Amino acid sequence: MESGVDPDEGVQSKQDLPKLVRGANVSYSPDESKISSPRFSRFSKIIFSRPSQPLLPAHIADWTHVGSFPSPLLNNPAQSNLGMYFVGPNETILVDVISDSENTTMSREFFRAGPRRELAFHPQNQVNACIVTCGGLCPGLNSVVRELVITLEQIYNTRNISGIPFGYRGFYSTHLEITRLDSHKVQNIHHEGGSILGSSRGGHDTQRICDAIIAMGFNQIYIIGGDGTHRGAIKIFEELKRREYMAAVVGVPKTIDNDIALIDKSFGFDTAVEEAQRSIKCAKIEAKSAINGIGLVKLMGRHSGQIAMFATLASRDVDCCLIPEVKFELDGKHGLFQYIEEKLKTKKHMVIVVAEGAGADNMDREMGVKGYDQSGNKKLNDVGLWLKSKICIEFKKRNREINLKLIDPTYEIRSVPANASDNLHCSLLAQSAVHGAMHGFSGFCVGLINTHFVLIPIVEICRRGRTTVDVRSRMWHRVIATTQQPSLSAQRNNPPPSSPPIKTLVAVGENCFPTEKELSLVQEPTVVEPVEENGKTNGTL
Ligand SMILES: Nc1ncnc2c1ncn2[C@@H]1O[C@H](COP(=O)(O)OP(=O)(O)O)[C@@H](O)[C@H]1O
Ligand SMILES: O=P(O)(O)OC[C@H]1O[C@](O)(COP(=O)(O)O)[C@@H](O)[C@@H]1O
Ligand SMILES: [Mg+2]
Repeated sequence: MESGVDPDEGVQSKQDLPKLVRGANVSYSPDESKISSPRFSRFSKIIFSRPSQPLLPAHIADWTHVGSFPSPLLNNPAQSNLGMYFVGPNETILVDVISDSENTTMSREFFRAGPRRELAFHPQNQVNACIVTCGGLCPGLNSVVRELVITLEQIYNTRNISGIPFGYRGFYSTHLEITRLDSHKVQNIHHEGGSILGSSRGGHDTQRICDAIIAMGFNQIYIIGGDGTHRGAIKIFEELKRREYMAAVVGVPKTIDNDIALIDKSFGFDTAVEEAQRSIKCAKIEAKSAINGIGLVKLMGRHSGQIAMFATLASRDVDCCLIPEVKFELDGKHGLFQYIEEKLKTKKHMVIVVAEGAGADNMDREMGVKGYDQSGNKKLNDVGLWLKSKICIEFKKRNREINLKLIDPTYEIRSVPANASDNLHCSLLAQSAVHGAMHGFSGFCVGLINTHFVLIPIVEICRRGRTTVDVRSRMWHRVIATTQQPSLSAQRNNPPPSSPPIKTLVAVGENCFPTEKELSLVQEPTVVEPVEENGKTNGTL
């Protein structure tokens, strides 16, 4: 083979790849003479586009004195066998991997997760870790808790691990008991849904949480939760740093709705889609077996229709997928009723999937806003019941027999244990979290980007807000192609605003600690704090 180029593929071999250059946005190929056009070899081009600064998480050495200890993995046989166990200090993962030669852009990059040679904590004598799960349930919470404990105990010989009960309020509520965790206790919990620690909404009191952390001497704080939880986590991180307290604050993003920005997907999402598919299958059977049968399946997703979209694509049995991002009307020649009428005429039955946030504006107009939950999230009217009643009334008016069956598996979907791929995902996230904390990083969360686990400054997650389905994306177009549904609105749907220009994303600063200006960009929902009465908190506890 000609040196460096596979004659069939035109791909440069690894040894000829250029060294990455730091500090510049470089775009070049290693040997232009071997490439037939200036930009392409036969089937590939090699372009490295980098920002000047990868987004480095904060390190506790930035505000307090820390020691330096060798990783116990140095004596681990796996390390000597593989010789490549540790992550290099400069290994990063590029975020923007789709390149368009006409519009060369800079890519953001994050530091790669994994074990590091040097630790900021003496793992055996110094670490006092705690774990908390917040927000709604999601398949895999127990798998993350389990792997955090196992990694802390079995890889790093840490013995002090505590479980905080029922979310943030568990740090300071006197009637909730903090438990000790060890590998024996967590051995089989990944086979169960939910969280052995319990979870809750509301109750974030930064000062009381930080007072409790300091009083109990916790110095590694593992926080598993969604977008709201991470907004809380950044406040804890900021406050502990202000108090010059040595602690690694680490987030593990959880969202069954898959609405956290940047990461490929959240743990639990695959399981949720798999479960949703089962309900769609049942809806299809019900619909097919009745005269003018309609199977209506309500799925989770208050702001983002990801579960509905992926379950629709995976099942391929759906005739109409309604998501919060796409407006729809009921009446008129473009409306849902008309589409149902036509579908029943031609196909004799149909399946409709609706995400819980779809049609929220229509329902709010009719029924008013239901209020807010303890975390400040808007409570939604039940779109399943609303649609069912609207469709039944309409077809009665038309004197047309229909048989509509509503299937609402929302809580079933999130309370099951993680499936195999999510279990693996959870384990790798938890290991990444512990390795990062042991090295001394703080104010970061772990996530999958382009199939690699990375360390993401939490502020990056917070300032980007929630991810929603991009109605201009190829994925949403695939949904339309599968269901064949028309646009159900006479109005054009407003496309979501495009991402901010990449240049502004890399301007966060070296340790990514949020400036006042950046924090002001973080969306703050109104937090409705729970009221404690007679030592008991109202709500779900
Ligand atoms: N802006 C915020 N600041 C501080 N804490 C918050 C904020 N938003 C939510 N939280 C806290 O995070 C926890 C979980 O939030 P929630 O929105 O219910 O779930 P999720 O984290 O899954 O989005 C709650 O205890 C809530 O009080
Ligand atoms: O009944 P709850 O606990 O408010 O949960 C319902 C909500 O939980 C979710 O599954 C996930 O919400 P979070 O990610 O904010 O926890 C939403 O889709 C749903 O609206
Ligand atoms: Mg949320």
